[in-house]
Amino acid sequence: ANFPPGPKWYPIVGSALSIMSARNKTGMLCKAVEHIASDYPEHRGVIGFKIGKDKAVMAINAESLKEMMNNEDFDGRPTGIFYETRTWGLRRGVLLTDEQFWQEQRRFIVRHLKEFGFARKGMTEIIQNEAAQIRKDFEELIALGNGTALVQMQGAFSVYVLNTLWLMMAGIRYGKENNDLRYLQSLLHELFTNIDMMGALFSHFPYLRFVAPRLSGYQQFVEIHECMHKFIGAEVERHQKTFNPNDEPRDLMDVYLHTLQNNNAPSDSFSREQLLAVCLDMFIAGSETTTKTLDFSFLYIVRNPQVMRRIQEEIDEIVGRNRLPTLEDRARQVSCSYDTMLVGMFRGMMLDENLWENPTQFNPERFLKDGKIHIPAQYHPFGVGKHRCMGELMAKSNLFLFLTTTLQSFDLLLPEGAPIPSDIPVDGATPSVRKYHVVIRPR
Ligand code: HEM
Repeated sequence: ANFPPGPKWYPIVGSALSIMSARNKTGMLCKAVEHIASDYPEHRGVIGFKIGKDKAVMAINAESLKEMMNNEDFDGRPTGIFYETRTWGLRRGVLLTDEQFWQEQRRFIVRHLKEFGFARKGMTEIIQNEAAQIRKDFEELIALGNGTALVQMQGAFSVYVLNTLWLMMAGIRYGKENNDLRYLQSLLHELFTNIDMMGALFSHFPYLRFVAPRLSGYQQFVEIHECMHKFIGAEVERHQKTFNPNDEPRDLMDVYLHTLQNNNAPSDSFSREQLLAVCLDMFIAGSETTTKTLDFSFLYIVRNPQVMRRIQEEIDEIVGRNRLPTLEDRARQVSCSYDTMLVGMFRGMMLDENLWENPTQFNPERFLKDGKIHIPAQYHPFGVGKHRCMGELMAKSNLFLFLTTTLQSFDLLLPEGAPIPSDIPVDGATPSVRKYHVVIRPR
C-alpha cells in the first residue's frame, strides 16, 4: 500500500528490464531513473522499483532527498549479501552499519582522528604539503619533457588525495609511483564502475552468484575485496608489531589497537576485524569521492579555458606567485532494516531545472552573489542529517588546495589536434571522468 509509482513489476525480474533499457538509452542509472520518472508526473519526488528480490524507493528531488536524509527513521542501512560479503559475512565498518554499533564507531573515529589533526589545523598543513608535492611532481615531469608534460588526468590526483587521510589513519604517505597502491586504486575504480547505488546483479538475484559468479559480478566483488583486505591488513599487522604501548599513538590505527590491547574498548562493537573494516570504509569514502570531484573540476576547466584564466587571475591577485595557496585564501576568494531499500538520487537535487538556471552548464559564477560566495539552500553535496559526510571539511580543503596550487603554476591545455574531452561520465556507484590527456606547462 502507498508504494510510490514506478515501472511495472514482472515475476522474478521485477522492473529490472525497464531500468536496463532506460539505462542503455541514457548511459547512466540516475539519468535512466529521471527518464522513467517523467512517465509518472504524479510521483511527488519519490518513485519505486523492484529489481529481483529488492524493493527500492528512490528520492529524486531536493525536497524528498532532504526529507529522507533528515528523517531518523531512515538512518538504518540495508542488509544482504552485497553489504556483508565485503566484511567476511558480518556487518562491520562505518559506511554500511547502523544503530548503536554505527554510532559508537562513528563517534570514536571522529573523536580520535581529530587528535591527529582531522578537521583541525594539522589537517590543513598535511593537505598544503601534499599540494606542494603535486607541484613538485609536475615540475619534475615538465623538466623531463623539456618544458611541457603530457599527463593522463583521470585519477591523476588519487594518491595525493589518499595520502591526506592516510597520514592520520595509518601514518603513511605513499609515493605516486607506489605500484601496489596504484593497482589497488585501479581495482577500486573498476569496482565502483561495475556496481551502483542499488547494489549489483548478484545482490538483486543472489542465486546468480552460484550459477554465474563472474557474469553476476560476484567473483570480481569478492576478489577485489580480498585484495583490499590484504593490503590494509598488512598495515594493521605492521602497526601491531611496531606499536609500543608506552609511546604516544602515531595514528588512528594505533589508538584503535591500543584500545583493543588494553581491553578498555567502550563496547563489544570494537574488534580487530572492525578496525580493518573501518580502514576499508575510510579508504573508499576518503579517496574515490574527492579524487573524482577533482577529476571533474579539472575536466570542466580544461573544457572551458576562459574559466581557467579567471581562476588564475584571481589566484594571482590574492595569492600571487611567490607563495603557495593556503586555506585562509579561500575566505578571501570568492535501512533500512526493512526490505525496501531507500535510495537518494542527488542528481534530482543538484540538476533540478526548477532550482537551478541551466543546471548542466558549467558556470562556477552561479555560486557568487554581489561578488561574494553564495551557497544556495538546495545545495547539499555532502548530505544532511546524522549520516552526513564525515569528511566534508577534508574534501573541501583537498579540492581547494590541489586545484589552486596546480593552476597557480601551470596551464593545462589540450594536446594539439586532440578533441575536447567528453564530459559524459562513466557510470557507477560514483561516476568518473573518462581517460584523457592534457599538456601541462609552466605559466
Ligand atoms: C567530494 C568529496 C566527498 C563527497 C561529495 C562526499 C559525500 C558524502 C555523502 C553525500 C555522504 C552521506 C551518505 C548518506 O547519507 O548515507 C557521505 C558519507 C560519508 N563520507 Fe563522504 N564525501 C566526500 C569525501 C569524504 C572524505 C574525504 C571522507 C573521509 C574522511 C569521507 C567519509 C565519509 C564517511 C565515513 C561517510 C559515512 C558517514 C555515516 O554513514 O555515518 N567522505 N559522504
